[in-house]
Amino acid sequence: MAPTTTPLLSQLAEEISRNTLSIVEYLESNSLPQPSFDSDGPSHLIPRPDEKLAAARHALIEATKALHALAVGPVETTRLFCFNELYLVGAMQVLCHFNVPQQVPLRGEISMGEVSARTGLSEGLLARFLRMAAANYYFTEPRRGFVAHTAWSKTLATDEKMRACVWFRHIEMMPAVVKLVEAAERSPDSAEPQDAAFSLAFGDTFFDHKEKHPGHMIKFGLFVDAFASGDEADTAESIACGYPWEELPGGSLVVDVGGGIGHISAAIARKHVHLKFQVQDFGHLAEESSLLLQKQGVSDRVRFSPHSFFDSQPETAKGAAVFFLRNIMHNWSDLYCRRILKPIVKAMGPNSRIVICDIVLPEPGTIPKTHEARVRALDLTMLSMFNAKERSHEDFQELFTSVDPRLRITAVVGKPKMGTDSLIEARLV
Ligand SMILES: C[S@@+](CC[C@H](N)C(=O)[O-])C[C@H]1O[C@@H](n2cnc3c(N)ncnc32)[C@H](O)[C@@H]1O
Repeated sequence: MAPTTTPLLSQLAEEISRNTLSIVEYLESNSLPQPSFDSDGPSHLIPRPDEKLAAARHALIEATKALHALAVGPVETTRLFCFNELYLVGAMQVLCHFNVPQQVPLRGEISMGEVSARTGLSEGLLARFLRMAAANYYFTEPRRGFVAHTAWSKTLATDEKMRACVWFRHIEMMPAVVKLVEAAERSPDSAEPQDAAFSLAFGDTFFDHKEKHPGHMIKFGLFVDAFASGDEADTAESIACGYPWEELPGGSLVVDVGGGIGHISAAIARKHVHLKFQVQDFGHLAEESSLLLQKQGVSDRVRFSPHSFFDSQPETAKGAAVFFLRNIMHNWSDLYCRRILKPIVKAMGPNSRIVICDIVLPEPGTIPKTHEARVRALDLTMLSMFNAKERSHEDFQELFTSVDPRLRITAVVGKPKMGTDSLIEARLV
């Protein structure tokens, strides 16, 4: 008799049922609210889940994604490819542009006519965009012609960072994604940011475009903040705890290369009071950096130093214990990464190390699909924006070897201490 195997659909349904039960029981036993679409529903399924619960939630997401794909089927999936998502992005962009989320009361309902009058968006269009959003859990129409919040749309009403996420996908990335074919035809494998899809769409490289549109830079900053503080967070806190900073001798200098206004250095400095920091970035960030460092009470140990990372390291940074680069390498092709790393290697002393905070790409197909989709999307974001990329362990080692054959990866800190990003330590050995 042929062996009986449980159909995949049933296996997935069983997995969904088992993990759902664990989560429901946890919420009940901790008197936490059960998830709901209501406007007063919780904004996160489980606030700060422990490792076991996080695993149950991930398994649930993974199994529901697979079950959904099987239920829709191959032809139907392709026939309706991104049909919903495309117009959802459009609808959300219009609704956010006209400040619709902020006009809907956090509790109760309001007529669409009233929202139209307050926002200047025609009532007919408002209704069409709202109904598209409502079909995707953003807003609800409790009775015809009236609108109320769900827990989903409420995030847009109460948090400008959430609105910046909608703005970034639509205004910045959509035009760039449309140019990917042209970029692949015109200059495949180009290492130059000016050949990237973003530059083709906007006529300027990403950072040049930002400099000319300060308003976009502010929204981009809000988006980055929101993106970096999700469930897979690589917060300043996780970086401050993830690396053995405490093992560095007292008075050691950490150079935060391309460190922005120094928020990561400040977080590490607060936790590790025996360390000093030099934050290097463009001079126009000096004032904002000084305000932040004072506010955080670390300005005696964290100094901002205007410096381009393509230039030789200043004398004050030579022999530093750590050259730290967070989310720098993934913005640049190997050609430019070599130009960034060479002056650092020249400035390293016998005990110096480089610590990079970036994604380490997994081997294809070795992690759950939802995680893999996220890191592949990040990789393609880097391609679209800069002609840059995320790198695997092997890619990092090859890059280091091409800069100096002595530069070896000596440690990698990944999950569970870190989220999507890892800390990659390299030394001259
Ligand atoms: C993605 S942000 C990362 C900032 C910071 N490391 C963090 O993790 O928040 C990239 C940073 O590189 C800086 N940058 C770009 N080109 C640079 C250059 N040539 N020299 C120094 N910094 C540069 C930008 O100003 C920006 O602060």
